[in-house]
Amino acid sequence: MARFNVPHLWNPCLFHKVLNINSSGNLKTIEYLKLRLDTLTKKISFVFQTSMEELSKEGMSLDSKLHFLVDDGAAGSFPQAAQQKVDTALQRIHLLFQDETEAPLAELERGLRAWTRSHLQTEDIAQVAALATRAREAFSVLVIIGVGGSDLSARVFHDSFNHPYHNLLSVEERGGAPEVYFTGDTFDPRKLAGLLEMLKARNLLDKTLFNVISKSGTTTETMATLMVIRDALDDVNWQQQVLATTGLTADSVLFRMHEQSPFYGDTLLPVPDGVGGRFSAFSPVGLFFLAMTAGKNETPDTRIRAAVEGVNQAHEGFNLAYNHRDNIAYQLARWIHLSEEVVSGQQSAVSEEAVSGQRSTEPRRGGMFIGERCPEDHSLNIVFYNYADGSCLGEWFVQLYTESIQERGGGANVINAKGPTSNHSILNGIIAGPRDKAVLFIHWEELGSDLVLPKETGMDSKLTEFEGLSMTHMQAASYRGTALDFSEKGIPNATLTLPKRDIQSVCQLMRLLMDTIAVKGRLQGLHLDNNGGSELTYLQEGVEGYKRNFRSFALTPGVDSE
Ligand SMILES: O=P(O)(O)OC[C@H]1O[C@](O)(CO)[C@@H](O)[C@@H]1O
Repeated sequence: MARFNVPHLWNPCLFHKVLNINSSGNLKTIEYLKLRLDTLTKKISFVFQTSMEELSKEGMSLDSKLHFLVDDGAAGSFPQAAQQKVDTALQRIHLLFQDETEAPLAELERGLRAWTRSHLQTEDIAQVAALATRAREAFSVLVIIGVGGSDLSARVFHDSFNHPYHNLLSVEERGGAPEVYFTGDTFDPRKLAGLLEMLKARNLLDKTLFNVISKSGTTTETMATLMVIRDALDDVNWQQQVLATTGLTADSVLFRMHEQSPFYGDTLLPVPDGVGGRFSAFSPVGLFFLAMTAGKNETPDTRIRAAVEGVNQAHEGFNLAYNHRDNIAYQLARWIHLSEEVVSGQQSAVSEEAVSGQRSTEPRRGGMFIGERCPEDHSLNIVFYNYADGSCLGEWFVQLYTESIQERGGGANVINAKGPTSNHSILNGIIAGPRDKAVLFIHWEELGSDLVLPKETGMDSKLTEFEGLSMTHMQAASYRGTALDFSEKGIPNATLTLPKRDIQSVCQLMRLLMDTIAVKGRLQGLHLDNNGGSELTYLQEGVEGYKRNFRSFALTPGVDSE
């Protein structure tokens, strides 16, 4: 049974229309009205309980769009001059991205933007589907070895689409999918030792496929793990249990190993040229995992098609006019950029006043403008508040944002929060701590199969009030209550609302967030003054120092005892 959420009453965009309030208007009123209507909606939602089949028979469907709604009433509307400046920049940026639509792939590869075409690489996609279909027959367990962009998208897919207790189900219940484990993101031996011990004890080691993923093919956490696994396999044919996904260049150790003695299926899956790790979800990096773990009533093909469809939707949205309401990437980048403006402006004004002991008569300073850097300003913290349980999406976004946008001493920090879990930890700091945060809620209208709080429990009346309500409804109420509280307390917040937690919506969201990063990077001028080098958005030079120091410490005897 699907719960029909009465989209007309719940859909914030329609509320906008109905009440004819423009986007800079005060949305508190709307939130209050929405809350009042909650009770009504609860009742109606039960009246409308029906099956998906019935819905489609009647030609009715849920509003399947991804929406973006900003509540900027609390922060005060953004300064007009700043808005105009950002809009002019967005218009220019849009023209640059539009030019790219006709460009040959090689040009996108050079600009490290080939990820925008991952969903169109039919050869890669066919190779992934064929290999996954074969490997599902041959192996009972899949272990992903990788870190950062090389494992986070698979972790998101696992959390979002596979059964929460996937590994405990029988192979039939999993629809033929293998058990799944992740490793290679740390030197901490505990979990890797435990994994190998468990696979050996259950006689599964020989039936395990290890998908080692590394674009560079040199990342030490990943490669050290592979060395330990090679040793555990203890077989001359160990490479037939390893599938490598890597850049097709001799710089990659994995590429060189494959040249000498081929990995599983005589195949090397590519991390394609011009696709950085954190942008690789829809290349073979993420798609192979998605296909391998296709569950009941799914196949590798149907899963990949759903992902491609979602990415395509985002891709089309990105090509709309920059100020079109369905071009969410531009709106989101605009909101983040203007929120930085408000936070850095407020903070610097406060500190100037504190130093002089007098109220400043100077107009408040602007924060980061296009291509400028204000190192003394406090920067914004974006709280990525995902209202879905157990999803790695926040971790994925943290890497995507901070490796791309925190450059030249600027760029917002991202805090990963989970609703409602973080309501009982991080939330207090958002309300009562420094006013340096803007909250981006990810709200899901349908979470999947639902549970209803039982009736006639005979429990305390504080609890019986909730009897008969669904958990999805409670989750939505928690999100709405939190968002309203933030608005009332002046915490800037915005919401991305997804119709469903399914492959299409999640992949659409992920691609939309990648596009947001692309726009935000250009708003910060990360494509300018690079001395002919690549756009900083797609580099992460910051991590190189760690790697160098790690190597010399690791190779220095006795360092542990110093
Ligand atoms: O895929 P690789 O080359 O192993 O890199 C893993 C991760 O390490 C980084 O290069 C640095 O953190 C990330 O950008 C990347 O996703």
